[in-house]
Amino acid sequence: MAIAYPHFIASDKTPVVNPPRISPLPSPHSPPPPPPQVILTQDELKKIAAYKAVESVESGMVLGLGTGSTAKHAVTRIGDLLRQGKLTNITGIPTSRMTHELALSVGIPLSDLDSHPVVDLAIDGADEVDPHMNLVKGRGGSLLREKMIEGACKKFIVIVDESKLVEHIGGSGLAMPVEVVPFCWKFTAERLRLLFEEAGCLARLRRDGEGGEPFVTDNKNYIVDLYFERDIGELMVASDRILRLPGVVEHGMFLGMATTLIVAGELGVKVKNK
Ligand SMILES: O=C(CO)[C@H](O)[C@H](O)COP(=O)(O)O
Repeated sequence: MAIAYPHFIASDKTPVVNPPRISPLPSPHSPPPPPPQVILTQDELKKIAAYKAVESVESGMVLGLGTGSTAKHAVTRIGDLLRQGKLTNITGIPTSRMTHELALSVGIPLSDLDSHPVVDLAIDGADEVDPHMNLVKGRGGSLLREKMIEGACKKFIVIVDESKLVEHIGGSGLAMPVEVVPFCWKFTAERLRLLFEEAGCLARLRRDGEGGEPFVTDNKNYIVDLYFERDIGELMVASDRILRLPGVVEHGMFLGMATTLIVAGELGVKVKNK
């Protein structure tokens, strides 16, 4: 069931969202006013999902820190709670260089998988989420580190606004990222396209702006974005076929990895557990 947003709550657990406007007193003859409409921006929805996820963080945890505009809210919230002394002894494992910088700036002590091979909890956003909690990630370019860290977690909470929900992942017409080595990337991109020819696949190298230099990941690789006109079929089969191609490092399908999904939408926040 959805939990509706309170209009004005200032607690440690819930962000303040759209306080109600004060309107003139109604005349005794006028009909009762409709309930106030709360219109939240997409970023406010991301923040609500992120804050809800941070309620699961406990002192002493090793945390996977996600990347992107949704995960950013979770990282800054954890930093706030550390500063207030409400969380202690947190170790963060960042999923990108960008998150590394952000986490340091908000005072989260950091480590890595070499020192902490088991992660208690990761919180991260996603680009697409299907009804089985399979994900597409990596439109922000951090899919390899995200998959390594989130694959080492006991619990992985995915935080999204409702625009990310899809019936079939890969079917939204948006990019399905694949990280490839730079060596002969055109050859690898063409082999990826041929793998999914029947699905009307287009394979495009990601660049820094239209016609710019290739986008380079934190691991010094490139990203080939796949676009499909039709369904790609069984996701595990598609995953195996991609991973078997020499030159491919990792892809952005995160299948069966999420343990909890938090979705913030206009009607409230929904939490779904596996
Ligand atoms: O996978 C990711 C980065 O590699 C992000 O989690 C994903 O792109 C969602 O980003 P945002 O929260 O900005 O919508």
